[in-house]
Amino acid sequence: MVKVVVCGAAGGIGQPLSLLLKYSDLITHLALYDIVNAIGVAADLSHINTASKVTGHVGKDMLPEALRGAHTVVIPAGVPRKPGMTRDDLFRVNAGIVRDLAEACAEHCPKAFILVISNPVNSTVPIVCEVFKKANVFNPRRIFGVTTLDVVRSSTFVHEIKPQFEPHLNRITVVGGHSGATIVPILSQIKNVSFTPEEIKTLTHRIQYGGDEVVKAKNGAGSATLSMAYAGARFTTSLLEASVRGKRGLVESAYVYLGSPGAERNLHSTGLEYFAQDVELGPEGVMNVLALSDLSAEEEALVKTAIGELKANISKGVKFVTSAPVSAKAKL
Ligand SMILES: NC(=O)C1=CN([C@@H]2O[C@H](COP(=O)(O)OP(=O)(O)OC[C@H]3O[C@@H](n4cnc5c(N)ncnc54)[C@H](O)[C@@H]3O)[C@@H](O)[C@H]2O)C=CC1
Ligand SMILES: O=C([O-])CC(=O)C(=O)O
Repeated sequence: MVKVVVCGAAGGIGQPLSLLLKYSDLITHLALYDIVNAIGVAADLSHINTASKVTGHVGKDMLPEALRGAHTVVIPAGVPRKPGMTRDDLFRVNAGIVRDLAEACAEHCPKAFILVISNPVNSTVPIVCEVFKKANVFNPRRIFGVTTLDVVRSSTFVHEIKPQFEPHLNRITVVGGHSGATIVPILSQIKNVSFTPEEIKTLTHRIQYGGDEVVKAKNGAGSATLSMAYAGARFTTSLLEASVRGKRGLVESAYVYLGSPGAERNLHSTGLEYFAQDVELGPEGVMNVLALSDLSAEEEALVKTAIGELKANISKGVKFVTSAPVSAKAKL
């Protein structure tokens, strides 16, 4: 029995993501949760003749039954950007949404893999981890910020200017975080492709601000949904292949908790507790965080800039949970 729950399943990402997950023969039960419309989306998907059962759950009262027995919970719940906004501008609304969902996960499915899509990922992942720490159920190997879209974009954009680069066969390492300057593509390590300094500059900027391209083109109607659904399904499938089927050698980038600064798993000595890096997936989630080495001087400088911004994003997420007044529920 492999139950995957999508929280925010009726949304722009949630619907196509749920559709793609309905194709997976690794999932036996797809539970769709949202504060609106999830029953209808589930009824619609349930007519597709693939193996999984689909159930819909709407509103807080139905959240426990949606989460109980979950193997994996994917969270694209929350508001998207409009033109002129940064991802950090979403914190005001999305931090509370993600915290509440994390509290429910910590209570009803503490051992599930948690895949956070809701922005700002740089802060929402620390929020989930702090909630799990508070509930004494924290396992850093099982909580991921989904940064796959940055990798997907990187390979598409590189292919556009270097057609010999096969986007389906080659993955590009992207490290740091998931917003603007915190997104650091490691283009120097792409094999058999060379770039001029100008190409590197243009590509790096396009990858860092790829999300803005979509926000601008959608002109007020939200941000990337379809490409994100593809990226989210790819990451979920890799994790299921590794954890359910025991497939070895699967590597994806993800924004993960690295442990206390200086700890053994903090391989790049960024001094940060969270950083997006290539991770090898295994039965327990993060099996290995792959070391970063031989960066170009330009990439080292980009990482340095990313660290400054990430520090602030991480501390904002951590404080949101640790400095919160005791909730009315907890006082009772
Ligand atoms: N990690 C990444 O690479 C990416 C992240 N995103 C982020 O994903 C999030 C969702 O984006 P869209 O799907 O376009 O937004 P959307 O507004 O279309 O959908 C969000 C869904 O979340 C639901 N929701 C709101 N509060 C909820 C709660 N408390 N519990 C459960 N569901 C709740 C809404 O009802 C809605 O159906 C945004 O924060 C966006 O910035 C978007 C693209 C890429
Ligand atoms: O740009 C946004 O707000 C949505 C997002 O995270 C992306 O497309 O990478």
